[in-house]
Amino acid sequence: MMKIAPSVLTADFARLGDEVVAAAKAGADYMHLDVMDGVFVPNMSFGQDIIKCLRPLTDITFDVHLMIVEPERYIDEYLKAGADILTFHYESTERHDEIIDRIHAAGVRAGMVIKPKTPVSVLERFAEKLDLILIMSVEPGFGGQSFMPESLEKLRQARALIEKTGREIDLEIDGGIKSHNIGLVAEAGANVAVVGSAVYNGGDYVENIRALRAAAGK
Ligand SMILES: O=C(CO)[C@H](O)[C@H](O)COP(=O)(O)O
Repeated sequence: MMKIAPSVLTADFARLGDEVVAAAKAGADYMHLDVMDGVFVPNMSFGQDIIKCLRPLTDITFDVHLMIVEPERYIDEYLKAGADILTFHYESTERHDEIIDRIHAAGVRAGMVIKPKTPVSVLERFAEKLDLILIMSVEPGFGGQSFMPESLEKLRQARALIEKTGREIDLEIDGGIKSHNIGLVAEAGANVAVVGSAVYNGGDYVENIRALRAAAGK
């Protein structure tokens, strides 16, 4: 069953709490919270204090995606703020093992994400310890971009890597996911789809999520 993780990046930030609760009530599996620092990516969003305020509003799994430099400086803040899954970029640090271990020591699931130009092979050394692998299918920074079709081969490679470990690791895809391509990413091995515009940009959230699941075909 494909999990749907709405990205709040395209939600109405003036009503952020309501938007998160609405997506959770509409049947979302995870809430994807995009943290951007204006340095690792050319955009800024929000930080740990906003996540801390959102946390009491819903029990939904908070899937926090850090797009920040030196995540090792801030992960304790995000763990305290209520992340259930904390994902950092392979490209953003040299201290991968230490970060994964610190996330696990807090009882939180650890994820690693790669940008479109980073090969899946960099994940091989960490797969045994990861709970989630995130493949970016757009350059990180902005919602509303077009899906990069070369991500499908990366999903297939990442799925093969996950199978080799014999462990249950979420394989998440993020960027440009809509009803017309969610079936393709499901076929290529993704089991979690991050969806911004196709959930939040118009229409009814229940219907948007239902349509995405139906189009995923599993
Ligand atoms: O991480 C992101 C961008 O860095 C967003 O989560 C992603 O782009 C989702 O938005 P959309 O579905 O509109 O592409």
